[in-house]
Amino acid sequence: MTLPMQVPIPGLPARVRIHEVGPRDGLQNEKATVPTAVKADFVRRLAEAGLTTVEATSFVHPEWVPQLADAEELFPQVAALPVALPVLVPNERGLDRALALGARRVAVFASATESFAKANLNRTVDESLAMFAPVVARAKAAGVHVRGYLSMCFGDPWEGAVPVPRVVRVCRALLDLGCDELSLGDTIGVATPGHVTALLDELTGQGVPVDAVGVHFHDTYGQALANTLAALQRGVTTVDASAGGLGGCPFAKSATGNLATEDLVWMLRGLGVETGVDLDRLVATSVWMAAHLNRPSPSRTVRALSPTHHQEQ
Ligand SMILES: CC(C)(COP(=O)([O-])OP(=O)([O-])OC[C@H]1O[C@@H](n2cnc3c(N)ncnc32)[C@H](O)[C@@H]1OP(=O)([O-])[O-])[C@@H](O)C(=O)NCCC(=O)NCCSC(=O)C[C@@](C)(O)CC(=O)[O-]
Repeated sequence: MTLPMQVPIPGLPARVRIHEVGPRDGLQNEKATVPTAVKADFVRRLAEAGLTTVEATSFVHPEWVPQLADAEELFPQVAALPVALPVLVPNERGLDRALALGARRVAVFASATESFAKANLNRTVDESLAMFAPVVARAKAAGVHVRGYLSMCFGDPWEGAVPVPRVVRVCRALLDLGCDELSLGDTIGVATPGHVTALLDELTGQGVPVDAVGVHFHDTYGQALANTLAALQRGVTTVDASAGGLGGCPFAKSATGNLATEDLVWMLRGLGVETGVDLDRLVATSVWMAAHLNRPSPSRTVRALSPTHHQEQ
Protein backbone atom coordinates (compact mmCIF):
# COMPACT_ATOMS: atom_id res chain seq x y z
CA MET A 1 0.00 0.00 0.00
CA THR A 2 1.16 3.56 -0.75
CA LEU A 3 1.92 5.48 2.43
CA PRO A 4 2.78 9.15 2.97
CA MET A 5 6.35 10.15 3.79
CA GLN A 6 6.62 10.92 7.51
CA VAL A 7 7.49 14.55 8.13
CA PRO A 8 6.43 15.69 11.61
CA ILE A 9 5.42 19.20 12.63
CA PRO A 10 7.06 20.03 15.97
CA GLY A 11 4.69 20.38 18.91
CA LEU A 12 2.00 17.93 17.84
CA PRO A 13 0.96 15.11 20.19
CA ALA A 14 2.84 11.82 19.74
CA ARG A 15 -0.38 9.82 19.74
CA VAL A 16 -4.04 10.48 18.92
CA ARG A 17 -6.99 8.38 20.07
CA ILE A 18 -9.51 8.07 17.27
CA HIS A 19 -13.08 7.89 18.52
CA GLU A 20 -14.68 5.96 15.67
CA VAL A 21 -18.34 6.92 15.15
CA GLY A 22 -19.11 5.01 11.92
CA PRO A 23 -21.59 2.47 13.33
CA ARG A 24 -23.54 5.23 15.15
CA ASP A 25 -23.14 8.65 13.49
CA GLY A 26 -22.16 7.02 10.21
CA LEU A 27 -25.26 4.88 9.92
CA GLN A 28 -27.94 6.80 11.83
CA ASN A 29 -28.98 8.80 8.75
CA GLU A 30 -29.14 5.84 6.34
CA LYS A 31 -32.65 5.43 5.00
CA ALA A 32 -32.49 1.74 4.09
CA THR A 33 -32.25 -0.48 7.15
CA VAL A 34 -28.80 -2.01 7.53
CA PRO A 35 -29.16 -5.56 8.90
CA THR A 36 -28.02 -5.95 12.51
CA ALA A 37 -25.54 -8.67 11.51
CA VAL A 38 -23.87 -6.24 9.06
CA LYS A 39 -23.64 -3.58 11.77
CA ALA A 40 -22.08 -6.09 14.18
CA ASP A 41 -19.59 -7.12 11.51
CA PHE A 42 -18.81 -3.44 10.86
CA VAL A 43 -17.97 -2.90 14.55
CA ARG A 44 -15.87 -6.09 14.63
CA ARG A 45 -13.93 -5.14 11.48
CA LEU A 46 -13.23 -1.65 12.85
CA ALA A 47 -11.90 -3.18 16.07
CA GLU A 48 -9.73 -5.55 14.04
CA ALA A 49 -8.38 -2.57 12.09
CA GLY A 50 -6.97 -1.24 15.36
CA LEU A 51 -9.60 1.28 16.43
CA THR A 52 -9.79 1.18 20.21
CA THR A 53 -13.01 3.16 20.64
CA VAL A 54 -15.96 2.29 18.43
CA GLU A 55 -19.25 4.06 19.12
CA ALA A 56 -21.65 1.20 18.62
CA THR A 57 -25.21 2.54 18.60
CA SER A 58 -27.76 4.79 20.33
CA PHE A 59 -30.39 4.02 22.95
CA VAL A 60 -32.65 6.82 21.76
CA HIS A 61 -36.34 6.74 20.93
CA PRO A 62 -36.62 4.16 18.13
CA GLU A 63 -39.05 6.33 16.17
CA TRP A 64 -36.63 9.25 16.23
CA VAL A 65 -33.76 7.20 14.76
CA PRO A 66 -35.28 4.07 13.18
CA GLN A 67 -31.92 2.90 11.80
CA LEU A 68 -30.64 2.30 15.35
CA ALA A 69 -33.83 0.76 16.71
CA ASP A 70 -32.00 -2.58 16.90
CA ALA A 71 -29.64 -1.39 19.69
CA GLU A 72 -30.80 -4.16 22.07
CA GLU A 73 -30.11 -6.77 19.41
CA LEU A 74 -26.79 -5.31 18.29
CA PHE A 75 -25.02 -4.48 21.54
CA PRO A 76 -24.78 -8.06 22.90
CA GLN A 77 -23.28 -9.16 19.57
CA VAL A 78 -20.31 -6.80 19.98
CA ALA A 79 -20.04 -6.44 23.76
CA ALA A 80 -17.19 -8.95 24.14
CA LEU A 81 -14.89 -7.17 21.67
CA PRO A 82 -11.72 -5.90 23.36
CA VAL A 83 -12.47 -2.23 22.61
CA ALA A 84 -14.37 0.60 24.25
CA LEU A 85 -17.95 0.66 22.94
CA PRO A 86 -19.65 3.93 23.88
CA VAL A 87 -23.37 4.33 23.19
CA LEU A 88 -25.59 7.41 23.06
CA VAL A 89 -28.21 7.85 25.79
CA PRO A 90 -30.37 10.98 25.83
CA ASN A 91 -32.25 10.29 29.06
CA GLU A 92 -32.75 7.87 31.94
CA ARG A 93 -34.81 5.53 29.76
CA GLY A 94 -31.84 5.28 27.38
CA LEU A 95 -29.42 4.81 30.27
CA ASP A 96 -31.56 1.99 31.73
CA ARG A 97 -31.51 0.23 28.38
CA ALA A 98 -27.74 0.63 28.03
CA LEU A 99 -26.92 -0.43 31.60
CA ALA A 100 -29.17 -3.48 31.30
CA LEU A 101 -26.86 -4.70 28.54
CA GLY A 102 -23.67 -3.93 30.44
CA ALA A 103 -22.57 -0.77 28.59
CA ARG A 104 -19.52 0.78 30.30
CA ARG A 105 -19.38 4.02 28.33
CA VAL A 106 -22.27 6.31 27.51
CA ALA A 107 -22.62 9.70 25.87
CA VAL A 108 -25.19 12.41 26.41
CA PHE A 109 -25.58 14.96 23.63
CA ALA A 110 -26.34 18.62 24.17
CA SER A 111 -26.65 21.55 21.80
CA ALA A 112 -25.13 25.02 21.94
CA THR A 113 -28.20 26.38 20.16
CA GLU A 114 -31.88 26.37 21.06
CA SER A 115 -33.02 25.45 17.55
CA PHE A 116 -31.04 22.24 17.43
CA ALA A 117 -31.86 21.33 21.05
CA LYS A 118 -35.51 21.49 20.04
CA ALA A 119 -35.05 19.59 16.77
CA ASN A 120 -32.83 16.87 18.24
CA LEU A 121 -34.12 16.44 21.78
CA ASN A 122 -37.51 18.17 21.87
CA ARG A 123 -36.18 20.32 24.71
CA THR A 124 -34.60 23.73 25.32
CA VAL A 125 -30.86 23.75 26.03
CA ASP A 126 -31.47 24.04 29.78
CA GLU A 127 -34.24 21.43 29.77
CA SER A 128 -31.89 19.02 28.03
CA LEU A 129 -29.17 19.68 30.60
CA ALA A 130 -31.76 18.95 33.32
CA MET A 131 -32.63 15.72 31.47
CA PHE A 132 -28.94 14.72 31.43
CA ALA A 133 -28.27 15.48 35.11
CA PRO A 134 -29.64 12.19 36.53
CA VAL A 135 -28.20 10.28 33.57
CA VAL A 136 -24.67 11.48 34.29
CA ALA A 137 -25.07 11.10 38.06
CA ARG A 138 -26.34 7.53 37.81
CA ALA A 139 -23.77 6.55 35.20
CA LYS A 140 -20.92 7.93 37.32
CA ALA A 141 -22.28 6.15 40.42
CA ALA A 142 -22.19 2.92 38.39
CA GLY A 143 -18.57 3.57 37.36
CA VAL A 144 -19.57 4.23 33.76
CA HIS A 145 -17.54 6.70 31.67
CA VAL A 146 -19.59 9.62 30.34
CA ARG A 147 -18.87 11.64 27.24
CA GLY A 148 -20.70 14.93 26.71
CA TYR A 149 -21.26 15.79 23.08
CA LEU A 150 -21.96 19.38 22.24
CA SER A 151 -23.49 20.04 18.82
CA MET A 152 -23.53 23.27 16.79
CA CYS A 153 -20.33 24.60 18.35
CA PHE A 154 -19.51 26.74 15.29
CA GLY A 155 -22.59 27.31 13.18
CA ASP A 156 -26.25 26.35 13.17
CA PRO A 157 -28.47 26.00 10.09
CA TRP A 158 -31.29 28.01 11.68
CA GLU A 159 -29.34 30.52 13.81
CA GLY A 160 -26.13 31.09 11.83
CA ALA A 161 -22.75 31.63 13.51
CA VAL A 162 -22.64 30.52 17.14
CA PRO A 163 -20.75 32.83 19.53
CA VAL A 164 -17.89 31.21 21.46
CA PRO A 165 -19.21 32.23 24.93
CA ARG A 166 -22.47 30.39 24.28
CA VAL A 167 -20.56 27.22 23.48
CA VAL A 168 -18.31 27.63 26.51
CA ARG A 169 -21.35 27.99 28.80
CA VAL A 170 -22.80 24.63 27.77
CA CYS A 171 -19.35 22.97 27.87
CA ARG A 172 -18.97 24.13 31.44
CA ALA A 173 -22.46 22.89 32.29
CA LEU A 174 -21.68 19.42 30.89
CA LEU A 175 -18.45 19.23 32.88
CA ASP A 176 -20.24 20.47 36.00
CA LEU A 177 -22.75 17.63 35.59
CA GLY A 178 -19.78 15.25 35.81
CA CYS A 179 -19.00 14.38 32.17
CA ASP A 180 -15.52 12.87 31.86
CA GLU A 181 -14.88 14.30 28.42
CA LEU A 182 -16.38 16.67 25.89
CA SER A 183 -16.70 16.30 22.15
CA LEU A 184 -17.02 19.62 20.33
CA GLY A 185 -19.28 19.05 17.34
CA ASP A 186 -19.20 20.97 14.09
CA THR A 187 -22.49 19.33 13.20
CA ILE A 188 -22.94 21.01 9.82
CA GLY A 189 -19.26 21.31 8.94
CA VAL A 190 -18.95 25.11 8.74
CA ALA A 191 -15.97 25.59 11.08
CA THR A 192 -12.63 26.89 9.85
CA PRO A 193 -9.27 26.53 11.69
CA GLY A 194 -9.18 30.01 13.27
CA HIS A 195 -12.61 29.45 14.79
CA VAL A 196 -11.50 26.07 16.18
CA THR A 197 -8.41 27.67 17.72
CA ALA A 198 -10.45 30.51 19.22
CA LEU A 199 -12.90 28.10 20.86
CA LEU A 200 -10.16 25.86 22.24
CA ASP A 201 -8.23 28.85 23.56
CA GLU A 202 -11.29 30.19 25.33
CA LEU A 203 -12.08 26.80 26.86
CA THR A 204 -8.55 26.07 28.07
CA GLY A 205 -8.17 29.69 29.17
CA GLN A 206 -11.11 29.06 31.50
CA GLY A 207 -9.37 26.06 33.01
CA VAL A 208 -10.88 23.21 30.98
CA PRO A 209 -8.07 20.64 30.58
CA VAL A 210 -7.33 19.98 26.93
CA ASP A 211 -7.12 16.25 27.74
CA ALA A 212 -10.85 16.34 28.42
CA VAL A 213 -11.69 17.81 25.01
CA GLY A 214 -12.29 15.89 21.78
CA VAL A 215 -13.23 17.30 18.40
CA HIS A 216 -15.93 16.11 16.01
CA PHE A 217 -15.84 17.58 12.54
CA HIS A 218 -18.12 17.08 9.57
CA ASP A 219 -16.59 17.66 6.16
CA THR A 220 -19.28 19.67 4.37
CA TYR A 221 -16.87 22.37 3.14
CA GLY A 222 -13.73 20.20 3.07
CA GLN A 223 -12.37 21.80 6.25
CA ALA A 224 -12.40 18.81 8.58
CA LEU A 225 -8.70 17.93 8.27
CA ALA A 226 -7.56 21.55 8.50
CA ASN A 227 -9.74 21.95 11.59
CA THR A 228 -8.29 18.77 13.08
CA LEU A 229 -4.74 20.01 12.54
CA ALA A 230 -5.64 23.29 14.28
CA ALA A 231 -7.01 21.29 17.22
CA LEU A 232 -3.88 19.10 17.40
CA GLN A 233 -1.76 22.24 17.46
CA ARG A 234 -3.68 23.24 20.58
CA GLY A 235 -2.95 19.87 22.22
CA VAL A 236 -6.16 17.95 21.50
CA THR A 237 -5.52 14.17 21.41
CA THR A 238 -9.03 12.77 20.86
CA VAL A 239 -10.46 13.07 17.36
CA ASP A 240 -13.82 11.68 16.22
CA ALA A 241 -14.04 10.24 12.74
CA SER A 242 -16.23 7.91 10.73
CA ALA A 243 -14.93 5.07 8.56
CA GLY A 244 -15.37 5.89 4.90
CA GLY A 245 -16.71 9.37 5.74
CA LEU A 246 -20.22 8.09 6.42
CA GLY A 247 -22.55 10.17 8.48
CA GLY A 248 -24.74 13.11 9.20
CA CYS A 249 -27.43 14.03 11.65
CA PRO A 250 -31.04 13.50 10.55
CA PHE A 251 -32.14 16.51 12.63
CA ALA A 252 -29.61 19.05 11.29
CA LYS A 253 -30.39 20.54 7.90
CA SER A 254 -27.30 20.43 5.62
CA ALA A 255 -25.31 18.02 7.80
CA THR A 256 -23.08 15.83 5.62
CA GLY A 257 -20.57 13.08 6.31
CA ASN A 258 -18.09 13.06 9.15
CA LEU A 259 -14.37 13.42 8.75
CA ALA A 260 -13.36 10.11 7.15
CA THR A 261 -11.23 7.97 9.46
CA GLU A 262 -9.01 6.99 6.52
CA ASP A 263 -8.32 10.65 5.63
CA LEU A 264 -7.46 11.32 9.28
CA VAL A 265 -5.17 8.28 9.55
CA TRP A 266 -3.39 9.28 6.32
CA MET A 267 -2.67 12.77 7.64
CA LEU A 268 -1.61 11.56 11.08
CA ARG A 269 0.67 8.93 9.58
CA GLY A 270 2.34 11.60 7.45
CA LEU A 271 2.80 13.71 10.55
CA GLY A 272 4.31 10.77 12.44
CA VAL A 273 1.44 10.77 14.95
CA GLU A 274 0.65 7.26 16.21
CA THR A 275 -2.94 5.95 15.99
CA GLY A 276 -2.53 2.17 16.09
CA VAL A 277 -4.80 1.86 13.03
CA ASP A 278 -4.05 -0.50 10.16
CA LEU A 279 -5.01 1.66 7.17
CA ASP A 280 -5.15 -1.29 4.80
CA ARG A 281 -7.74 -3.11 6.90
CA LEU A 282 -9.68 0.08 7.50
CA VAL A 283 -9.94 0.86 3.78
CA ALA A 284 -11.03 -2.74 3.13
CA THR A 285 -13.74 -2.30 5.79
CA SER A 286 -15.05 0.88 4.20
CA VAL A 287 -15.06 -0.69 0.73
CA TRP A 288 -17.00 -3.62 2.21
CA MET A 289 -19.47 -1.27 3.91
CA ALA A 290 -19.89 0.81 0.75
CA ALA A 291 -20.95 -2.36 -1.06
CA HIS A 292 -23.65 -2.90 1.59
CA LEU A 293 -24.83 0.69 1.25
CA ASN A 294 -24.65 0.47 -2.52
CA ARG A 295 -22.68 3.65 -3.10
CA PRO A 296 -19.00 4.60 -3.13
CA SER A 297 -17.30 6.01 -0.07
CA PRO A 298 -16.85 9.81 -0.09
CA SER A 299 -13.41 9.41 1.54
CA ARG A 300 -10.62 10.66 -0.72
CA THR A 301 -8.19 8.22 0.88
CA VAL A 302 -10.49 5.24 0.36
CA ARG A 303 -10.83 6.23 -3.31
CA ALA A 304 -7.10 6.73 -3.76
CA LEU A 305 -6.12 3.47 -2.10
CA SER A 306 -8.87 1.42 -3.69
CA PRO A 307 -8.97 2.70 -7.29
CA THR A 308 -11.51 0.13 -8.54
CA HIS A 309 -13.87 0.98 -5.69
CA HIS A 310 -16.06 3.34 -7.77
CA GLN A 311 -16.48 0.87 -10.58
CA GLU A 312 -17.41 -1.86 -8.09
CA GLN A 313 -20.41 0.08 -6.71
C1 LIG B 1 -34.77 12.55 23.76
C2 LIG B 1 -36.06 12.07 23.11
C3 LIG B 1 -36.39 10.67 23.55
C4 LIG B 1 -37.16 13.00 23.58
O1 LIG B 1 -38.33 12.75 22.81
P1 LIG B 1 -39.75 13.04 23.44
O2 LIG B 1 -40.75 12.78 22.37
O3 LIG B 1 -39.75 14.40 24.07
O4 LIG B 1 -39.83 11.90 24.54
P2 LIG B 1 -40.50 11.86 25.97
O5 LIG B 1 -39.47 12.04 27.01
O6 LIG B 1 -41.70 12.79 25.99
O7 LIG B 1 -41.06 10.37 26.02
C5 LIG B 1 -42.06 9.94 25.08
C6 LIG B 1 -42.07 8.43 24.99
O8 LIG B 1 -40.84 7.99 24.43
C7 LIG B 1 -40.25 7.00 25.29
N1 LIG B 1 -38.82 7.18 25.31
C8 LIG B 1 -38.16 8.28 25.72
N2 LIG B 1 -36.85 8.09 25.65
C9 LIG B 1 -36.66 6.84 25.18
C10 LIG B 1 -35.50 6.09 24.92
N3 LIG B 1 -34.27 6.58 25.16
N4 LIG B 1 -35.65 4.85 24.46
C11 LIG B 1 -36.87 4.34 24.23
N5 LIG B 1 -38.03 5.02 24.47
C12 LIG B 1 -37.90 6.26 24.95
C13 LIG B 1 -40.83 7.30 26.67
O9 LIG B 1 -40.75 6.13 27.47
C14 LIG B 1 -42.23 7.71 26.33
O10 LIG B 1 -43.00 6.56 26.09
P3 LIG B 1 -44.54 6.44 26.59
O11 LIG B 1 -44.46 6.64 28.06
O12 LIG B 1 -45.22 7.57 25.88
O13 LIG B 1 -44.93 5.09 26.12
C15 LIG B 1 -35.95 12.13 21.56
O14 LIG B 1 -35.85 13.46 21.20
C16 LIG B 1 -34.80 11.35 21.00
O15 LIG B 1 -34.75 10.13 21.10
N6 LIG B 1 -33.82 12.07 20.37
C17 LIG B 1 -32.64 11.44 19.82
C18 LIG B 1 -32.16 12.20 18.62
C19 LIG B 1 -30.88 11.59 18.09
O16 LIG B 1 -30.55 10.44 18.34
N7 LIG B 1 -30.14 12.39 17.30
C20 LIG B 1 -28.91 11.97 16.71
C21 LIG B 1 -27.77 11.93 17.69
S1 LIG B 1 -27.06 13.52 18.03
C22 LIG B 1 -25.92 13.75 16.75
O17 LIG B 1 -25.93 13.01 15.80
C23 LIG B 1 -24.89 14.83 16.87
C24 LIG B 1 -23.52 14.29 17.30
C25 LIG B 1 -23.58 13.61 18.67
O18 LIG B 1 -23.05 13.30 16.38
C26 LIG B 1 -22.48 15.43 17.37
C27 LIG B 1 -22.53 16.43 16.22
O19 LIG B 1 -22.25 16.07 15.06
O20 LIG B 1 -22.87 17.58 16.50
